[in-house]
Amino acid sequence: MAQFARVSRSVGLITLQNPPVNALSALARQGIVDAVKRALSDPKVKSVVICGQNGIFCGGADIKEFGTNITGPPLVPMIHAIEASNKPVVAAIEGSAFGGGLELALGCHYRVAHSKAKLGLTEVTLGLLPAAGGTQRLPRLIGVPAALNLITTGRHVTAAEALQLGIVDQVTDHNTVDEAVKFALSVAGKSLDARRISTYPCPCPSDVDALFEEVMQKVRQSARGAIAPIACVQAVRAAATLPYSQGMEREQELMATLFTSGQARALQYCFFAQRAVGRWSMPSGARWDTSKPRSIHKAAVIGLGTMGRGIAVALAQTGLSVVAVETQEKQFMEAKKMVSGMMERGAKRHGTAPPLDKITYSQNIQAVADVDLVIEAVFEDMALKEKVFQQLSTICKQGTFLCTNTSALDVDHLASQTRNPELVVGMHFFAPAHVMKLLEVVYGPRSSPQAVATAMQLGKKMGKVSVAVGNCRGFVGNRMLKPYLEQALFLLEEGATPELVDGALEEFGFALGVFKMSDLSGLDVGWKVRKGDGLVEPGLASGPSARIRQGRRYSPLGDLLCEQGRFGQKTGQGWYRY
Ligand SMILES: CC/C=C/CC(=O)SCCNC(=O)CCNC(=O)[C@H](O)C(C)(C)COP(=O)(O)OP(=O)(O)OC[C@H]1O[C@@H](n2cnc3c(N)ncnc32)[C@H](O)[C@@H]1OP(=O)(O)O
Repeated sequence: MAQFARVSRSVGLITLQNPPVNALSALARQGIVDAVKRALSDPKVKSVVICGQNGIFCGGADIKEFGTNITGPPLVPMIHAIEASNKPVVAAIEGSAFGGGLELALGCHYRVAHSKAKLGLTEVTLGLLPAAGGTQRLPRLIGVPAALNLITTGRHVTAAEALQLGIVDQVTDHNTVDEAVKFALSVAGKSLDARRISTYPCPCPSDVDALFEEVMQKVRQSARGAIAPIACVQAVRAAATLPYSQGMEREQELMATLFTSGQARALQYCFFAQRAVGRWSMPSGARWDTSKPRSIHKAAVIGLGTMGRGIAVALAQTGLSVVAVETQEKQFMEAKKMVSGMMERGAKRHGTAPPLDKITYSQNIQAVADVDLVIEAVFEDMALKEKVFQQLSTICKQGTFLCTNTSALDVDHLASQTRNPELVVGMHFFAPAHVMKLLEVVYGPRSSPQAVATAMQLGKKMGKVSVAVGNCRGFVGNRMLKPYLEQALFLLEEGATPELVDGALEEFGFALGVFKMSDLSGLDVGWKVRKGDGLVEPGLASGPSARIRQGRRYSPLGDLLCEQGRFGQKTGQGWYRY
């Protein structure tokens, strides 16, 4: 799992070979240990390069091993042995160096990265902390504030940022391994005293207590119930206040608590589940690996309400040309302003230019004639959507995919309104559509595998986790949401307030409480669905008998709000006042 070769006469080249991401499995670790021993004992080898095969350095520890009886050499002594080596070791970083992969690179004496490489201590996203010395070495290398930022968020940094922070020594546009070999030749025989990060003092601000108190408060606020980010801060604090060996002990202690936690298990389940949904299939036998998507360059959004605006922003941020159509004058003017504002705020956060020129606005549906894909996001009303699909079917060029953002209506019925039902699928986003990562791709019996593959690929390009689901009322997401919303309403009837319920959910870890989320999505959408289901009847809005409908407990509170025109944020009032 790690190959050894001598190149350029005196450089020992160790290549990690564990596809697809060169994860540090037991066999890979054993391979590295053996190859390092070989390099160090070969008198012809004066310096060493460690790289990964197939353009990726290392995706970190093998997550599949977690929760099993882990065998093979442990990571920490393996990395220590590399750092302690008396021959210079250079990491050649292509593709990704994440988690244990970056910790391995930090144990090397030098790091050369390709300009397109991404680096990160991503463990926190799996409910863990960088426990192969990452919490002790990174602050010693780049300082406490920058290390805290990277370790508590798990964010990926580009090679350019890594160079600026001091994580890597050189960035190249050329062949990374060749450059690293040249680098290794140039440092052979040089003293390594100043290159072992574990021996560095940790650069510390004068008031360590105040710094960590402030950071801990911030992390508690943003991490919302997650234990790993807190443990990350505690581990970095150990780096700042204790000698390296004691810091390592603290790192191991904290990791031991996280490693078996329910949060870590859940986040790791989530990691694999998000990848598993990419391997979709349909009852017809069509599959992700046999269905070819078509490239989408220009897309349209019909209807610029809450959802349509978010979808337009998400498409433009992906780099697509977008035609945004809204026929109602007032909504059109308002939407243009809102969409620009959303893009400007997003660009400011990412330090980029807002892609304002990617969107053209129109009040005429004819403007979508030449697009490759349309996402309909008009109000949740079947008659209205039928009309839009009939129009789209005649206006759009041959082969345009017609997608609906409906959250509950029959996608197959909408397909039947068009000349080419095989081009119709649901693309159901969740509010706010430019932020939320979940996307349901809804196929009906007539949707073509290519339409599904194209929507799935477009979703991935937009940074979404796309899930292919069958066509049924509420699909999967809203079927899961229904009992959650119901129970929240019952809590109100039993004496809680919306603030209390939302507060408990947010404390638990939800980004938004259920009532804030409902106000954001718009209360009228659910009202319309409940009316369609025969649950909302005039004269039934109050009194005890009103609380049993269709044989089940029912709360009419949401209906009462809607009767007063309180549809949520968009009307200035919903569960809350805005
Ligand atoms: C002692 C404990 C120490 C822990 C320290 C750690 O190192 S924890 C692990 C830290 N590593 C990460 O967080 C990286 C996770 N991986 C990724 O972010 C991405 O996979 C990638 C490396 C950026 C590659 O992305 P890409 O989009 O190219 O591919 P996929 O994400 O689809 O992955 C391809 C398959 O590889 C599997 N896989 C990825 N990383 C790991 C891993 N670290 N261990 C095991 N398997 C991994 C992934 O599951 C995919 O396979 P599927 O069969 O499709 O699931």
